[in-house]
Amino acid sequence: MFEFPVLGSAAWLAARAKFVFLNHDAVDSAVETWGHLVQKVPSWKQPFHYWDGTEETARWIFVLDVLNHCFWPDPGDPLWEVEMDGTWYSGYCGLAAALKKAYEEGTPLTNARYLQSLTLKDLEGILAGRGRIPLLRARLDNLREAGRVLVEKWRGDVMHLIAWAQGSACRLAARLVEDFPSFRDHFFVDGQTVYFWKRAQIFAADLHAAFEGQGPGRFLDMDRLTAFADYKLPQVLRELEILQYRDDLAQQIDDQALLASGCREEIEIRAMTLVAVEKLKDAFHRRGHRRITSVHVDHWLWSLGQLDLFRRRPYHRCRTIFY
Ligand SMILES: Nc1nc2c(c(CN[C@H]3C=C[C@H](O)[C@@H]3O)cn2[C@@H]2O[C@H](COP(=O)(O)O)[C@@H](O)[C@H]2O)c(=O)[nH]1
Repeated sequence: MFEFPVLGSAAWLAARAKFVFLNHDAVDSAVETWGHLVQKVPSWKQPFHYWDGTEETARWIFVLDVLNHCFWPDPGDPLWEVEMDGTWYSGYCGLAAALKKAYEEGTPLTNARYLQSLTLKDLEGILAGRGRIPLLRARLDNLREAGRVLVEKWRGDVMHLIAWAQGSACRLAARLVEDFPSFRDHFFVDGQTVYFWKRAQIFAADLHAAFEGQGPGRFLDMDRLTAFADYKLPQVLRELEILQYRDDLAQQIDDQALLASGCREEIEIRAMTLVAVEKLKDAFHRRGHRRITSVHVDHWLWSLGQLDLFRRRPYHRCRTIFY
């Protein structure tokens, strides 16, 4: 069995957390109150997702997940938004809409050689909208890196990497981290490595959702993936009173103060998020929903996070290319 280090490392840190606490009593009531909204498979069929049923969609999803991070503006700056067919989209949906529009207008996003030599001007055009997407320079570097590595190691086509994974989402995620530096979402704390691999794991989950478990989305170990440690899940888990922050951290977050990427507080928030999802999954299983996976719980929480009720207090702010 392929060793997947994410959850074990998160549990190790959670057991010695100083800034973040898990309130076990709130887990069951969260499932009781909101569990009915959990879906088996998140539908890919949204207006902002590209879908043509072919391998091109898999290549498009790879570009999406190279860029799938950190959409919120600096205080005082306007939210980055993209218009498509008369609707304005922000955040993740804005990114997907921008990439769908560009691809359908003929920008060869799925061509690794194009990505390798992408210019800042090209990317500004692709991501044009209201406001500016943060970390534009880093996004350019990550796309160029992705193109270069695909050309050097995978004959210019991410489909060869997907085939190499032989139906294992864990192997796919681990190889993405090995080959593509921008996916190396792990941190050293007290001499140990704590892994999250959020964009690497969400790539497998997005393929699985888009292709409904078939073809490029056919993975036999989806139940071994963890949740995706982003900034929305902790926000929802805090409103559900499952995650609790030490007072000084809570104040920083409520003041929208920036946390340094890789600081102890940030790593504890992300690690406790993964552990909390496992506790929620166990609660679903205790209620007889035995097929619920961490990815299902993740999507359930992320969807709750789109409701105003779960946006009462801000999510933690960390400028990062990882989530
Ligand atoms: N944990 C988790 N994090 C997720 C997603 C998704 C979208 N997944 C969809 C794709 C296929 C399925 O249909 C899923 O519904 C984006 N993100 C993260 O959220 C943040 C963006 O938030 P906002 O600024 O409000 O758009 C940012 O860190 C982004 O990386 C998820 O599913 N789980």
